[in-house]
Amino acid sequence: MDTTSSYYLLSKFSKLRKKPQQPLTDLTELYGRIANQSIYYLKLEEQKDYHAALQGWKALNTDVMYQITMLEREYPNAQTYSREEASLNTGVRELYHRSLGHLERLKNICEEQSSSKPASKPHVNIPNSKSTKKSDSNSHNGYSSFIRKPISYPISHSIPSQGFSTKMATTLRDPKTRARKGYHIFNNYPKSNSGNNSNSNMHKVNFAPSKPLGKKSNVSRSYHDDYESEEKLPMEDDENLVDSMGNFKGFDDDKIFMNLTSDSDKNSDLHSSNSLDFDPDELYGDDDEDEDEELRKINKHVTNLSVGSATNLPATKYTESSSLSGSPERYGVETGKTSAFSAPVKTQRKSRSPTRSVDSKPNKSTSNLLHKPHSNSPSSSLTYNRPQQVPTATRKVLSYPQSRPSEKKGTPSGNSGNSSLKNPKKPLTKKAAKPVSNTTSRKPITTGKVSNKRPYGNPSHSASLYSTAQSSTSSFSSSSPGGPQITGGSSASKAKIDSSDVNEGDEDEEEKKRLKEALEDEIIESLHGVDRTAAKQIFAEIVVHGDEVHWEDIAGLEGAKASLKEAVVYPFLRPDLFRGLREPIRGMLLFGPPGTGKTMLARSVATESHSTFFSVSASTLTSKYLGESEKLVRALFAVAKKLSPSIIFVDEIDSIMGSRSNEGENESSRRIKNEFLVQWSSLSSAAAGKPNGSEEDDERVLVLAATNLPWSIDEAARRRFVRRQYIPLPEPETRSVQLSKLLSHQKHTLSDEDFIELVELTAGFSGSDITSLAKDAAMGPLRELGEQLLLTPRESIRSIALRDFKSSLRYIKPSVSQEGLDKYEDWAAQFGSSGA
Ligand SMILES: Nc1ncnc2c1ncn2[C@@H]1O[C@H](COP(=O)(O)OP(=O)(O)OP(=O)(O)O)[C@@H](O)[C@H]1O
Repeated sequence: MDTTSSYYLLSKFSKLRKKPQQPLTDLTELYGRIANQSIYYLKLEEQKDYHAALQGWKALNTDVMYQITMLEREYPNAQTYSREEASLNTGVRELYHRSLGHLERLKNICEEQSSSKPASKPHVNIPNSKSTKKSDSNSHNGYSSFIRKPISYPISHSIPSQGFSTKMATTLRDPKTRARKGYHIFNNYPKSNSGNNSNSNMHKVNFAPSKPLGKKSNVSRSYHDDYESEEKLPMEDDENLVDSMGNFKGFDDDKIFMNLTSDSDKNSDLHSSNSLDFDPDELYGDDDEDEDEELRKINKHVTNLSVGSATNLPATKYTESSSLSGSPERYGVETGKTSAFSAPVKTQRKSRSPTRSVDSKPNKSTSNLLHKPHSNSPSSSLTYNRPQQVPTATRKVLSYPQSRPSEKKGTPSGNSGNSSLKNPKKPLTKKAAKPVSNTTSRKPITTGKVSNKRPYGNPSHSASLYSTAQSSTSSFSSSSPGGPQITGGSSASKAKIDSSDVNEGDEDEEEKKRLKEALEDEIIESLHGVDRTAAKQIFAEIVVHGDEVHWEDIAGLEGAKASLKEAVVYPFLRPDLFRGLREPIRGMLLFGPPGTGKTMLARSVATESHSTFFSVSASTLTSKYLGESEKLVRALFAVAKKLSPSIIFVDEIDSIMGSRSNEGENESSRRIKNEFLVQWSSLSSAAAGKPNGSEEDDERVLVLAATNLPWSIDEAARRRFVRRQYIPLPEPETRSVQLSKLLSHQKHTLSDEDFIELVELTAGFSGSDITSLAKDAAMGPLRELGEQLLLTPRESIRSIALRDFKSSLRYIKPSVSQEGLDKYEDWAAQFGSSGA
């Protein structure tokens, strides 16, 4: 590859990678959009227009799920979110989860309606009934609703064809242009429609939302345009316009709404040549190659989702005004976040042309892809089915030969490939990827009918998606060096900037994401009696990906490691040996002073036992909505069982499982605790008395918890922690090992004697104190340089010496007091087992 093209690709790569973190605007916009659309669909429901509302919810869910994915991709570092961003992020997810609930409800209503009116004909004209039928038959094979229930939208009969300009027609007819602009998603239409009748072809593409609705929309006139001329929106600074309920004064909700609902005739304005004469080049300019590329990728992604469009989805401008109608709380939208509805932020960022209304500018990433019809006429939408895409991709990736970390390390290896996965007809078995070939075989699962027990077939794919055990260097690496590495979140940062791999890498990323979502949906679909929304939240917030810790990363603590191996790792790796009386324990507690490596140990257990790791804290389980926390707890255990072997790690368990006698405890935490205890009990198989147990008992889920306050744990919970492992302050040898590990990659002049002296000087330090000390000492040589630091070459900086440690020791002190230690020792003697 010549240097010019390498340079081009490199700069493109860095552009894509180094986008500044500015999620606030996007999150604000997304939040506002979901909120507004939610209100609108709820209104539709109120008006008993269930079908339209259902379509709307479907489209909204698909759109939002996609937007969230894109946001995560664009701003991968969620830890750096500001408070406002983090709360918006949570808000978006909450609204999304609610919308899933609404969707479910509407589905039920519609189903009930259709069953009570069997003779009623569908009001849509489905052009490709064959494919629709096919997708219907797929609806029982366990794919998620996103995959298996493609939304069929009829080809419009109401869009006046004369409204299309020649320019538009040319753009759409030319397959090359379509492909370049990313319109290839519409290739799914039957050939007959794409032939000589250019108008019918155009009917399939509804660009209306992409086009500013402004000029001819009554709604826009009634609200937006009035203010647009002054370049100021009502919510921008005029508080007087908002009443105490958060509603806007001076707007007659019903009138606005009536404008929209009763003016369906006038909506033909929306279909006028102006509104449909949309040329992306005109709007965005033709030179934006990067975004073209982005668009192409986005389309690729969207093609593989079953994209729905809302029959009655309000156009952007309307949604802004619709947010004004009715109190947000009424629809479960938090008023505290109404600022998110405000348009000005959008105005600043998205505006490219001062003459255009930014509000009505399409969101390029989606609006022309998730083509939302603007008309109230149910027929003015399009059909788009691509039900087979995700399953196919799933199978494709699943057929990669597996190489588990255990193979590398010489532990018994499992089946390195699963031919059955290559053939969708063949049963998918979980056994295939077990690290040890088990004498008792698991029941195969056919793709035709999903077993309740293991709907996702091969655990290796779930493991590679969800388990910390699957390292980015091991998963799939044998078959595809630059290829799919499901976990190892930092693969992007690790990747060498090899220009030829850039596009491939990005596509892999998308493929992985899509696969992951598809699998999550499959799993959720197969969980009975579990709240879908809660299960989604578990996947989104609690399942930990990547960031592996291995035994050798932890200095010392040999006793604790041995105990964990016996209690968890071996039983998880050799379930056939650990049955009946030898069944593995379901609860283990790590307790001790802060910073002694409890969390590290838990993570390494998950890595070494190839388990799915669920990291739970009080904050992740607590919801301010009544009953939601219990649903989360139930979903947590259900998903953990499904993805077993699993480790549910609860850090600071005392904050969830505090003593129930505590009078200050509130009702909500009491309910979480009770639900947790109930679910936890359900893990015990009661197989201890049976001769060999059964393979049912192999569903291994361990609750592993850590605490600095073991004495405040509720007694019922304490009983369930069959092992209570004390993790004390590091012994001298452990300190020595840890110090040498920390210095192993640094230039230093410490001799063996120096190490001995240092170990003595750090008596009473915890593991994290030692890490802090070493970090501070490593700064010594740089501190000495003062301002010269900026000019000194790296190799001229002197090595770290004992004196640096000594000077750091002047202000870095042990964090645990002697009295504190005595308390731990006492509790360990009474309830725990020691194991340094
Ligand atoms: N045995 C150890 N080996 C290597 N590093 C250690 C060890 N113990 C502690 N550390 C260091 O201390 C840091 C904190 O460890 P960790 O979070 O596991 O402690 P913890 O016991 O869970 O603390 P807390 O109780 O406060 O949550 C680690 O990131 C690591 O740098």
